[in-house]
Amino acid sequence: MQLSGKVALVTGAAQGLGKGCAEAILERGAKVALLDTNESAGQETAADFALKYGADRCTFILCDVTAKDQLEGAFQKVVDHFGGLDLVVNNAGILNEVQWEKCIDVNLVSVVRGCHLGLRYMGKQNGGNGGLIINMSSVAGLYAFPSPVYATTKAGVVGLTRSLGMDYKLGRDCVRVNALCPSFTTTAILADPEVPEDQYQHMKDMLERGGGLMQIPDVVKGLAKLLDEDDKNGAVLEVTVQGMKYHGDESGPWDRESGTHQPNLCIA
Ligand SMILES: NC(=O)C1=CN([C@@H]2O[C@H](COP(=O)(O)OP(=O)(O)OC[C@H]3O[C@@H](n4cnc5c(N)ncnc54)[C@H](O)[C@@H]3O)[C@@H](O)[C@H]2O)C=CC1
Ligand SMILES: CCCCCC(=O)/C=C/C=C\C/C=C\C/C=C\CCCC(=O)O
Repeated sequence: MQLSGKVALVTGAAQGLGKGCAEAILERGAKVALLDTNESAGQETAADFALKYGADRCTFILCDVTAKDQLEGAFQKVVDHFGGLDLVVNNAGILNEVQWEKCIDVNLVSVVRGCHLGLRYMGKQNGGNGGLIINMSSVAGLYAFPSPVYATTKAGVVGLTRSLGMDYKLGRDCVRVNALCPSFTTTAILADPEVPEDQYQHMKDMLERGGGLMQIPDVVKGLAKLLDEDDKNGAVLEVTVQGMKYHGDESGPWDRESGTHQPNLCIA
């Protein structure tokens, strides 16, 4: 996707992976709205980006993605402020197995809503110009992970992305939907997870066996791949220290006999 002059909305963009993604999008010439509940970090990030990329290219919007009115209001603010919308990165997420309902609300319910809003504002059948949605899932959405509710939310994001990416949706709306699945990356989410000690020890063991931690720029390379590859729709990209790979190339039962694979129709 050519991003010069385009408009992006990134949730959970005050810090961590959301901030890294937002900066990569700014570097490619787009304008970016940063949504987050962390007002001080969000304002600081926006001020930093304004200095580097121009005050007219970045804005912070205080928004709790789990509050329906706030998320809907934020999408409208972005369109009012920048005059359109071309790219949505549904990134905000938490790991909290104690407050597990909240974990589902932030990581899955809000991503569903963010996709619906992306389709509403960018979908051609609604008067938009088409666009791209990138959902932040996790390797935990692809393989067993010792925090089951977190893993469920991330697997849900994978299913949502694949299904929204089906041809019929793209044909109507010209909005492609893809997902990024990183492994452990150095951000604040690792610092103090609300998980029982045995789950934490299991994670540390997985981290060691998997080759260790990634850094934010490693994950941003995955985002860049999804931004560059205009033929991808409903795609799920794993990003780990071992490299990147797409998931989901297996045919479903409906295509198995013919050996054909439903091609993605990419016209966005
Ligand atoms: N760091 C890691 O190892 C991995 C992280 N992820 C995912 O990446 C995404 C970003 O996480 P990180 O940058 O690692 O963590 P982080 O904790 O540094 O950043 C998360 C951001 O989301 C914001 N946020 C949380 N709840 C929110 C809400 N209700 N409304 C709006 N903003 C909210 C936080 O204020 C924070 O700025 C999450 O979806 C996470 O699940 C996926 C795979 C690996
Ligand atoms: C294998 C799946 C990886 C997916 C990771 C993910 O999506 C989110 C993880 C969030 C929190 C995990 C918490 C702790 C991890 C364990 C150890 C971290 C050690 C950090 C360090 O600096 O050594």
